[in-house]
Amino acid sequence: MDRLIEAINNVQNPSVVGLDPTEALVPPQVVDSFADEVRDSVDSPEELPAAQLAVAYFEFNRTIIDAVADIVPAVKPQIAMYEALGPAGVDVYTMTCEYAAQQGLYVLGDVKRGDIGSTAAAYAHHLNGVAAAVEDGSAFDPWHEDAVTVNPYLGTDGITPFVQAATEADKDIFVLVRTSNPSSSELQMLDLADGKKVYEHVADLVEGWGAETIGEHGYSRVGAVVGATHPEEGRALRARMPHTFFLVPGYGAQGGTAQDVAGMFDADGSGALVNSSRGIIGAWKKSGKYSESMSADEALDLVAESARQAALDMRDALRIAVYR
Ligand SMILES: O=C(O)c1cc(=O)[nH]c(=O)n1[C@@H]1O[C@H](COP(=O)(O)O)[C@@H](O)[C@H]1O
Repeated sequence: MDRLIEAINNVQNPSVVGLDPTEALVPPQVVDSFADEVRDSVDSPEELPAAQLAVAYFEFNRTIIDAVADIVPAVKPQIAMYEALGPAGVDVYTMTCEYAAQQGLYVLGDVKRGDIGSTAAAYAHHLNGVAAAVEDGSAFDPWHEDAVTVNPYLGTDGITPFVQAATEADKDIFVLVRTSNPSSSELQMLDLADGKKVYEHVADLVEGWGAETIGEHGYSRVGAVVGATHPEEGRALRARMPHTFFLVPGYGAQGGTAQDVAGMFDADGSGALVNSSRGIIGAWKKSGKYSESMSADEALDLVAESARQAALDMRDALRIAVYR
């Protein structure tokens, strides 16, 4: 987590831009502008819509990355949005991760994996790459992620392979603890016989899973996902998990505010990274400046300008709430 913390400190901004493109979030003229280019590259006409959207997603992402790379420390591409397009989408996921890393950003791959130990070890290659493929023993890293999100429902043997891979590759994981969604309470708020809630028990496990990997800044490689929509539990978790860095999604589109997340930071204003996806990448739609008559380039300029402004507004709101 040291690299992430240093990246946050460099820009004085504890926020991450979520790269979660959907068809509705990309201006239609941008998608249309790739029709001819893609038509020649697909094997059958049925592949055309997915292939065209995939290319448009990459152009959209690159525009946003270029617009925010100097003001945010990190991006979080959500793999579901790319998998929805099939292999062409997955390619664009990896290209997006690679491009963001080349721009100096910490890349948090939101892949939410979790399985039995042997399968978790295979998923963990997201972090430590494919060592055997390269003769000199160095790993081939096709994913270009600095961290991934992990689901803890399978318990310790589903997590250990990720911690090992993260340690080997000097990377991190973020484990779901108290998620932002409305139904999360169905499981996470249940009472256990010892008086703890389920999410508190998971929190204690996460603090334990990271105990051997604490870095120079006092945080381990094993972070926790804590929703911005749960300010009180987030504040209590901050005290309960002194060595665990938080990824805090749910800001903006899900209703979380800078005030809501303030308690999830430590006394030094560190310890958390707040995500906004739709609030930033969809800001162009709310700008009041979009028109269907714009060219693809004009629409992308608006995407860039609006995303940058939304990221600056989020940064400034967090600075006021957190770095008091
Ligand atoms: O792990 C996550 O990032 C995550 C956990 C959680 O509890 N809630 C949550 O919204 N997320 C992700 O964070 C992003 C939130 O997107 P917006 O609501 O558009 O800002 C999506 O990629 C979600 O999958």
